[in-house]
Amino acid sequence: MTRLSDNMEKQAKLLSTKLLHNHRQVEVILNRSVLAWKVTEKSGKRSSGVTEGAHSHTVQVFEIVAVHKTEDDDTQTRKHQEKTKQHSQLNTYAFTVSYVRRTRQHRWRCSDVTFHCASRELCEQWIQVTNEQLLLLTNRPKSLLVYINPYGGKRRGKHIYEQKVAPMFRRAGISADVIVTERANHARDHLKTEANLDKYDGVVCVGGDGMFSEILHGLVSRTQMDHGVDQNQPDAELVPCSLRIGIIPAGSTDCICFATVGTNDPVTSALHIIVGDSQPIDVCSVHHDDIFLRYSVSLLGYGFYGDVLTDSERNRWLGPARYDLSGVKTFLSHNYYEGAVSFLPAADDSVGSPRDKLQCRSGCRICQHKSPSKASLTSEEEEEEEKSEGSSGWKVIHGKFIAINAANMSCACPRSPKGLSPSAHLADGTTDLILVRKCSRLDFFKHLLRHTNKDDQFDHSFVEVHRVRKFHFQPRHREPLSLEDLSEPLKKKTAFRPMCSAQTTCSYNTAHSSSWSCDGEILHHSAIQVSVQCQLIRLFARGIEEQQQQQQQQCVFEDPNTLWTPEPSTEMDRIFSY
Ligand SMILES: Nc1ncnc2c1ncn2[C@@H]1O[C@H](COP(=O)(O)OP(=O)(O)OP(=O)(O)O)[C@@H](O)[C@H]1O
Ligand SMILES: CCCCCCCCCCCCC/C=C/[C@@H](O)[C@H](CO)NC(=O)CCCCC
Ligand SMILES: [Ca+2]
Repeated sequence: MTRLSDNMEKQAKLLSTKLLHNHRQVEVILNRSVLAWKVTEKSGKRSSGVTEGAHSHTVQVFEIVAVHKTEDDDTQTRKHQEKTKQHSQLNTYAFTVSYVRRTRQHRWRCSDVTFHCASRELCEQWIQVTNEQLLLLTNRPKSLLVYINPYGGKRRGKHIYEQKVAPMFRRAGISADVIVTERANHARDHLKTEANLDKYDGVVCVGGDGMFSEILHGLVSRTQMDHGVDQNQPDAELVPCSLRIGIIPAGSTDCICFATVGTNDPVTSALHIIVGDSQPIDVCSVHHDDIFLRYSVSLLGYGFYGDVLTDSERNRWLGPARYDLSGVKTFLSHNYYEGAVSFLPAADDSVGSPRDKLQCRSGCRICQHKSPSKASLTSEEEEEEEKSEGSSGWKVIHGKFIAINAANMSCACPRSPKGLSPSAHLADGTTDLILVRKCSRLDFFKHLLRHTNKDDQFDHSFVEVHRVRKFHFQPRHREPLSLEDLSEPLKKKTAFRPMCSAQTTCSYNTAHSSSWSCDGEILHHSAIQVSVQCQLIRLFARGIEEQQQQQQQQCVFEDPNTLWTPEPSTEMDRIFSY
């Protein structure tokens, strides 16, 4: 017996009525978990009255967007009234349920189904009881703070929000305060110091990965300030953010949206926000000595990706195509960089390995066993952590590298559908450290090409990959320091320090050092210390759904009690027979 069957037997029907839908009589039932309907009327064309499966439908209550009275001037209703004269007493009272429908490639759409009732009272009862069930879904946001970058990607952020997203929020009864940004870092600064966050259930950004990064920095910094945590301490235990973040993709790469939802489609993202999905995400904190530099959730890339980003900034006017041009230029220049990478491998076996081909998907078992707080690690995990830190489980690799990449999530995006590290996890407290050593141009090309097809990009003698909790990078050549580039605390620190010391080589040669790309922002230091903060934030997402999950209407990440895979025909039998 499936878990759904168990659920169904425990759950009484809240409503069960014969109504009209698409000129046919249907039996409609609502219980705490599903709204279901099936045709009960004999059709002239069919020999048997009821066809199981093909004519029955189930919608999970937690995927209902809204229910409302169907307006009298609704075209569908009028057409329906003209056609179904034999049911004239049923025509005037109708209600429409809007719900999530899955389409191709992880895209969701909002579909409507309209039912016609015999009386006003029955119609109102359906609307009221369905709304009561929706009100029980306390994970749904009611009030959102929305930031729109009008210049991100192809500059369509405002249009996308107004045309596609705002009407859906209105339909779902969500109120939104909208701020169209007027400058870079407007959203970050507003969140950090001004916004009254008590008013909201979530923050939404309309833009690309750069805009998401602003929201991330604003919200994480604000949370640490509110709790008196010093972000400059690399070992500080950061406080997880209570507000979830929604991403309406309208940027150039949209990697974070793509890797957490499976598509960069604004309507799909809006629906994940409306149904109140929740996906915890690891955040890497990046420090230079004891100075906080930035947070990263997707890619920290030195060498190849750092150089692509640096070059692409000069061609912002080209829009998303700037990455293609800079990608080709950087590939042709074929630079490599010397340095030492030290890292703390993830010690416990429960995190798997970057080459185990176990992809992080909705309800991922590896991520579900982790938690944002160290306090809730199991005693074995705690022992492992202490052992590895205490006995200095750190490893050091010196070498010449074309690229050093830390993928905290798969980094899947339209350019690379499986991403830089296809098996990286969204919320396991680790990042996949990929070292690409100096090799021929042809070999590097083969490696890059494998990001676009099914072949294993790690299966090269010059590539190694490690799942780590922390890592440091020290370039062989000392990096130049320009005081203009530095933050205030760092200027003070640097002012008392010799620019050249006996141990370091001060000769600056552009060919000797690259920059880090940190989620698409350039860092001004090559020597960095990185630490993964497990599940520091949560997104309005549920991870990428498996094909099977998509077909069978799977459940949310947060509630393991609803993690079941229904068997469609059995499910319908039980719903209607109970
Ligand atoms: N009003 C504004 N004017 C100028 N820049 C802005 C404004 N609002 C936000 N920004 C900045 O624009 C940058 C790019 O934004 P966004 O990520 O939305 O688009 P993008 O084209 O995808 O860029 P990226 O490739 O960096 O992700 C962000 O770093 C953000 O700080
Ligand atoms: C032979 C052809 C081979 C082509 C190989 C393509 C491989 C593409 C991998 C793309 C990985 C993107 C990782 C995402 C990084 C984001 O945090 C960041 C911010 O948006 N984007 C970039 O830095 C922009 C980075 C753009 C890189 C091109
Ligand atoms: Ca991770």
